[in-house]
Amino acid sequence: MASLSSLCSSSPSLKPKPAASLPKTVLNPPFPGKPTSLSFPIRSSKPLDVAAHSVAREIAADSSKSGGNSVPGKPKKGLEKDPQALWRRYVDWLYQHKDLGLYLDVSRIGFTDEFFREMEPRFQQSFDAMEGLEKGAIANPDEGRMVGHYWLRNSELTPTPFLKTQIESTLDCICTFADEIVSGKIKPPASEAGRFTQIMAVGIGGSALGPQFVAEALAPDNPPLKIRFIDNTDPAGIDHQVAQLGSELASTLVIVTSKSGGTPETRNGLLEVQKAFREAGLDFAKQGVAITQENSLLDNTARIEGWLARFPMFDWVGGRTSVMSAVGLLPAALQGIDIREMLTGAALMDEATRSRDLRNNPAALLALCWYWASDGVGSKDMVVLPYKDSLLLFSRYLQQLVMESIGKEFDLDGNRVNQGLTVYGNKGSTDQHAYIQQLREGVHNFFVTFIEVLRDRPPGHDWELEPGVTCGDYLFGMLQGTRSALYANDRESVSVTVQEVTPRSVGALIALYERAVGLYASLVNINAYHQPGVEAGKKAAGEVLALQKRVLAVLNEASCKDPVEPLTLEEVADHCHAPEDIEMIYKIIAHMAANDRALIADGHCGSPRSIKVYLGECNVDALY
Ligand SMILES: O=P(O)(O)OC[C@H]1O[C@](O)(CO)[C@@H](O)[C@@H]1O
Repeated sequence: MASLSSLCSSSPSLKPKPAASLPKTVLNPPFPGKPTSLSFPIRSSKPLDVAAHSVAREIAADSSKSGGNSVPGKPKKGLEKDPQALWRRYVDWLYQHKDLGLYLDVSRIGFTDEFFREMEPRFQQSFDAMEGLEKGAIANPDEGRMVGHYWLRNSELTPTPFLKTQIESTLDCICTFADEIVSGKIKPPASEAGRFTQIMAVGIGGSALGPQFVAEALAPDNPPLKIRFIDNTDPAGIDHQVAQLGSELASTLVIVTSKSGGTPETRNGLLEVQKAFREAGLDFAKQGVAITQENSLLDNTARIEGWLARFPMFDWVGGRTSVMSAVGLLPAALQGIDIREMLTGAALMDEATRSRDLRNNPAALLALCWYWASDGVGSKDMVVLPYKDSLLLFSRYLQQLVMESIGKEFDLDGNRVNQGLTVYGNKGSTDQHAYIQQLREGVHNFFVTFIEVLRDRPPGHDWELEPGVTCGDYLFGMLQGTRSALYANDRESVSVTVQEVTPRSVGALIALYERAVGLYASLVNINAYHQPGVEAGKKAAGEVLALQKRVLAVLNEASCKDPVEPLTLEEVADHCHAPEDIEMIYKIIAHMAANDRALIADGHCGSPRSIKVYLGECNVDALY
């Protein structure tokens, strides 16, 4: 594999680089006695949206004072109910992409002509910003980065020939490597199978969600390599994945994906898998593949240990938009998914969503609907309901794409805006028997995105389970029925329709939402391409682990005394010089005690003051 390594990892074109709160629920009454700055009716009778909209307008107006957004022309009336007027609205606004066979119906979002007119010039500014981004502007100013995921599916658009070569050579490497693995030309060294049969993908966030979604949506019933994921630092979860591989560990290709190359969960997953390889007497390096930025910790580890292959992640591709880089393409190709078709679908959608004609730009129409429905401040959640099992993970994928991009404390001018757009959902009609009851009748804090797939089954497989009706007809009926029932109760929805779930349509869906997020972010004036909030949690987690080490040192010292000196929590905290962290110290001790960590806690966990702790053994070496 030396040739692949040199092509993909040591290419001269690969330059090392330097290194929300939940939205307001507008109809919820405040808790009794809880102070609130919002003055709105505690609970209104019908029509519900009148109250919701008037409150939302207050929120929007409020936020515009602090540099936020306003919702022009939002009416204080219910949604259009006249069937003829609604049909006209449907036909007038229906977007169709002929080549992709994709439709977007925004007729069940109640935006007005006035709103559309007033938003139009603002969209022109967003189109300008998007054009700049695609030409290589530093669209992620905080991190000083270009944002280039659109180039991945049309390398002609890259601002330099250098980047074009990077993209194309990586794609060639992916295809060649996948072919050689699938055909058995590259073999696992110690497997009787004679070829790789499984993929263990280790990664988290954008380094897992895209590949997971694509696998669920597109992998054939019997893929050349089956995929499973380790996307957490949950030891039991990791054990479960490894145990399920059993003896097939010997024919497992382990793909470790991390843009930064230093994400702790991913590192832990790698270390756990490497341990499993050691215990099975297998040479991990011969089966390991890294996808990461050049010269990251992961890259250096893979290079030094001589892993089977390394593929680059680019500085200018963010984790949550990396599914069309090696991150998503390599696992997809290994599962026999046509990755060039995925790229084509995305490229076609990119082209369509560059249109400056708002009515004919599906991503802009989506952003318009989001703005209208959530008042440009995330006042309503987006419930994503694909009526197709294979699209189950789309909502999870979109959750990161939308929420990590839009959920920001500050706007680009430094105003505190606490922006966001909450996304959740699973699939229809399954969810109809779970939470759709609340959507229809309960708190009105959402709008729905239906994803409809016209083709029920591959041709030739359908049958009528009752006269004139197939199983798929039921699914169709459930979707349409739910859409109508929700609308009848003033619940707005968008519907996206594709003909089939194919690599092309999945590529198009991903590209559609990527662009919608970019345009929406620009409308609400936030940086969609950084995630400063995540860093705070990561830093705090590091501090907890550092405190745990201090706690252990203090306990070790006390446990090495003769006689052993059990300590109360207050004493541990004092000895750690961290009296303010006593609650965290209690949690650390409770966690260690539950995990057989040679720690003896006398007393009862339910009454922390009674606890006295010491270690079961003294580590003399650690004293010095
Ligand atoms: O690919 P990496 O660097 O391991 O990061 C994983 C994920 O962590 C984040 O940086 C923060 O959660 C995501 O944006 C990213 O997708």
